[in-house]
Amino acid sequence: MPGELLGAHYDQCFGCGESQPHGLHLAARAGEGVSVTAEFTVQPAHQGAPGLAHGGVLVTALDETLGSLSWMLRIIAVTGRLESDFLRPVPVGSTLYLSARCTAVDGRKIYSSAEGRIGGPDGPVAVRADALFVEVELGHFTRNGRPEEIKAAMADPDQVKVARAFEVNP
Ligand SMILES: CCCCCCCC/C=C\CCCCCCCC(=O)SCCNC(=O)CCNC(=O)[C@H](O)C(C)(C)COP(=O)(O)OP(=O)(O)OC[C@H]1O[C@@H](n2cnc3c(N)ncnc32)[C@H](O)[C@@H]1OP(=O)(O)O
Repeated sequence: MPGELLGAHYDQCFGCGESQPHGLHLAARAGEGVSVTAEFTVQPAHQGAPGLAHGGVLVTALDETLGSLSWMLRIIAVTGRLESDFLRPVPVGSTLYLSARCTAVDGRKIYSSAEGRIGGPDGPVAVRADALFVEVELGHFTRNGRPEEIKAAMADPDQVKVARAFEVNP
């Protein structure tokens, strides 16, 4: 339902994982249709230039927000292409109000766009991105991931629950 928290897809994820001490701890919420929102407050550890957010960190926040659209589509997808625009500097301490929406689906290809506003959800756009995500099967991770983490994830009932949630056939 719109406003509902989507939850992390993996607790060690740099973008959304609750147990990842170095992560951005993004918590995405369902929006209307196939869209999501999230907030991210820039910390001193996220600086590039003095007092300003590193562009790569901002792209990570966009990538993660776009990635969480997969929950809404009930598929597993990874980023294939991500094109970003940096329109305004984002100071440390400011909150980025992120929103992402799916614009088209063509077979395994999912097209989506996202933006991050500062000063409030209706503030000026500071960053934006267009993405192509590609749907994959769970085997993408079990074949390519490091055995240690795969084994730990498969032994974790919460992670198995997450994996099953993506396998629901709408
Ligand atoms: C119990 C344990 C289980 C644990 C798991 C728990 C659940 C986890 C849930 C959710 C995880 C989500 C994680 C989100 C994190 C945030 C998002 C990220 O940062 S993801 C990381 C960065 N991305 C990558 O690492 C991708 C690396 N790339 C690849 O693996 C491949 O290149 C891949 C999968 C993207 C495509 O490879 P192909 O062999 O499967 O498919 P092909 O045929 O090449 O592409 C399919 C279609 O897409 C187009 N395409 C692919 N890449 C493109 C690109 N860069 N530009 C334009 N088109 C592209 C192709 O032209 C093709 O199109 P045509 O069907 O022919 O029309």
